[in-house]
Amino acid sequence: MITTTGLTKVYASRGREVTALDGVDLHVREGEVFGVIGQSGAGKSSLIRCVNLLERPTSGTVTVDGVDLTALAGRGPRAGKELRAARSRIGMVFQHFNLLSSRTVQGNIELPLEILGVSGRERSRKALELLDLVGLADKAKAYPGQLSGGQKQRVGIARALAGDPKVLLSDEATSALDPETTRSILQLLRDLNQQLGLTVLLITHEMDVVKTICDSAALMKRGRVVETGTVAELLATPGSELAAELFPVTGRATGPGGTVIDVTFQGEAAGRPVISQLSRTYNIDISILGAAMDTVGGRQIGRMRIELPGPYEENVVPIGFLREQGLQVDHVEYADEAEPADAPAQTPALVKESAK
Ligand SMILES: Nc1ncnc2c1ncn2[C@@H]1O[C@H](COP(=O)(O)OP(=O)(O)OP(=O)(O)O)[C@@H](O)[C@H]1O
Repeated sequence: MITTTGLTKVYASRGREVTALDGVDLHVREGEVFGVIGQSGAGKSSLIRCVNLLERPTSGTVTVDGVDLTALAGRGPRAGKELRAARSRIGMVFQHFNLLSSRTVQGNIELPLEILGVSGRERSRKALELLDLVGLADKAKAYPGQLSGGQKQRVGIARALAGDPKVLLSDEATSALDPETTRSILQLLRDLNQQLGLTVLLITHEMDVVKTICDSAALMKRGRVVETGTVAELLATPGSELAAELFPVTGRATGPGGTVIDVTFQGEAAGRPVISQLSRTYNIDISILGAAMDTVGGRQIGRMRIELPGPYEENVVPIGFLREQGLQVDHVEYADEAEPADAPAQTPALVKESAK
């Protein structure tokens, strides 16, 4: 639904150039909620603004629903009209809502329809229908100043949906909201995604947002996408930074000489008694150092850090057994193998099995 290829954005600022996007390739599938996460300055805002051509990319292409927006942008006045039409099919939700304080809630939602030349009667019908959809049917005549932050964002979402978009872009939509309101807005976005088949591309600096509603995610650093995939793929990628942050598991080795592994259970594998099977099959004692179950992107996931007796080389067969059960296994090596209890719990290096 959304594809960017080699997307680059260079700003000229006070005589020097700032590369905000450095060749971003993004692929967002139809009907998914895709989260782009990164620290301040990573280029998230530039990316989302380039996707709907609020900002013109320096180079690269942006295709939304089969239309190459970058090609439309470059071609004279007629193309300008086409670009506006294509843009009206992309809804945008902002961190600070961007509502007009002088207009009622209904008037705010009708604004994009006015610009599209929709008749008064139809505008009103559509606005009231959208207000109902976002749970604010009784606020049509209220002014933004009379609403809570969460209600304002619901109005912002209703307005974004006025042009019947297939794509919704969300620029830190919940960053200005408290945790409970954040949850309700994320739930609304998830409901709209499912009810309307809406594709959602959101940017955020909060891992919880990704964890709560995203099917797929990308991690941005210094203008580049450094990791991307579905949540399931990321969790199955050894050493994935996103996976470790989405689903941290901690726990220290009981002493030197053992093998510490992180085992990730997803889907059907989450329900099987694999650890007791492992223990019985190989007659080994297993220490559970840490464990957590959670729902990530709507999927039940479990992660467990366990210790097997003896060095890694002696545990190749039991580890192979776990992998045969469809489990993800990451070998955890501590910075100082001789004194694992002193190693920081959060920062053991995960060793890719392929490198072994
Ligand atoms: N209009 C601009 N002119 C010059 N430099 C800019 C402009 N907009 C962004 N930048 C620079 O581009 C880089 C990426 O900024 P961007 O706002 O896209 O990052 P971000 O990940 O969204 O950060 P934040 O979460 O703080 O908004 C930063 O170094 C920023 O200073």
